[in-house]
Amino acid sequence: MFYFFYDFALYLGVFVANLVFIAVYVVVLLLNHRGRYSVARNVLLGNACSQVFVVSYFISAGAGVHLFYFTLASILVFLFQSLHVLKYIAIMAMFGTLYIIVHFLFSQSFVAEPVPSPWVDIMYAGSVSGALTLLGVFLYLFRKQIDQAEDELTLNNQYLETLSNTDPLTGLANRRVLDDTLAQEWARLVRQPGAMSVIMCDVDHFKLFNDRYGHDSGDHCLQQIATALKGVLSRPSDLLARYGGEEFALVLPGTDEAGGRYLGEKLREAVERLNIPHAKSNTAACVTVSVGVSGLDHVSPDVSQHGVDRLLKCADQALYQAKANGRNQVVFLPYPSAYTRAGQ
Ligand SMILES: Nc1nc2c(ncn2[C@@H]2O[C@H](COP(=O)(O)OP(=O)(O)OP(=O)(O)O)[C@@H](O)[C@H]2O)c(=O)[nH]1
Repeated sequence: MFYFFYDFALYLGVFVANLVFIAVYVVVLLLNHRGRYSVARNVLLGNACSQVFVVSYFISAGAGVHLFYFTLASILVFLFQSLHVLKYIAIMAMFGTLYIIVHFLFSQSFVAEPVPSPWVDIMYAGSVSGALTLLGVFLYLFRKQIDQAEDELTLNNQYLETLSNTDPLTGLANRRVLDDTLAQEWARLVRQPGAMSVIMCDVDHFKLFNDRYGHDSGDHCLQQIATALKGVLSRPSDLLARYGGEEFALVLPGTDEAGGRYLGEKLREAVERLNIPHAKSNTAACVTVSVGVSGLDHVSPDVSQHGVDRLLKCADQALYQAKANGRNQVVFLPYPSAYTRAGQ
């Protein structure tokens, strides 16, 4: 605008040069629009570098146009994020060198179309503001990109963690989580003595169910049972996991023997209430589960050294007895009395 109103004939050179550079920016936009991103960014950088150089040649470094080299450095960070550190340093050094060359080469007395004071000072102020604003915008966009990448990474990690902890068929926790939870709860109880129960739950005659109704119906049946078992639990600290094929396990911190028995019966009833027909079962007309419960009211120091595996084994033995006794029932076996406070 200055060239146009001040003395258009005098500044024709810089005016035409700027027009050419603007035309190249339009080409950059077109290339970008056509998906030729790499060519577009190279042309953009080349054009911007040349424009700063040529404009400074016409109107002198006093106008501060070469300050835009610093802005170009920030654009470079934004556009070439996977640049090797040595290349990156080399290109930064190139911008620094260009700045120094322009600064010392194009003084007021050596340029083609010098701008008089105070206009050259006004232009300098404009260049400082423009360069700083653009620098800020690009650094902000870069920061935003990093934040976005971090958010995506966190989401992906959460997704992977959920995936590795979840049984895909039922959506329940898997055996890995069960083992970890058992170990954690046991360690906590050793520090802060209290009660704990473990329940094992196995679907009766499930092989016959699969044979009679097909594998898909078997899968659906397991999903329904998982939902029913989940519905019985109300404490956030309770954990229900799929232990194996048609076997489920529960860890119930803070639940004593009586509580374990009570919950075991609730679980059995919940599955029976589903009333899923099982024509091949000689236990009942519908799908049922056998339940083994074990627990202890107090984890004393002498108990703690025997570990939580013993508790799981006890619940498994109780389940075995429930099967042997005719299925569709709950059997309780206490943690071996010699190790509990009651047995001391
Ligand atoms: N549909 C389906 N079946 C499964 C899955 N996991 C295990 N099974 C089946 O569950 C059956 C378990 O059979 P068994 O261990 O003999 O036990 P059962 O037939 O339930 O007999 P009892 O436990 O003695 O009452 C096998 O046929 C497995 O193939 C699963 O994810 N989906």
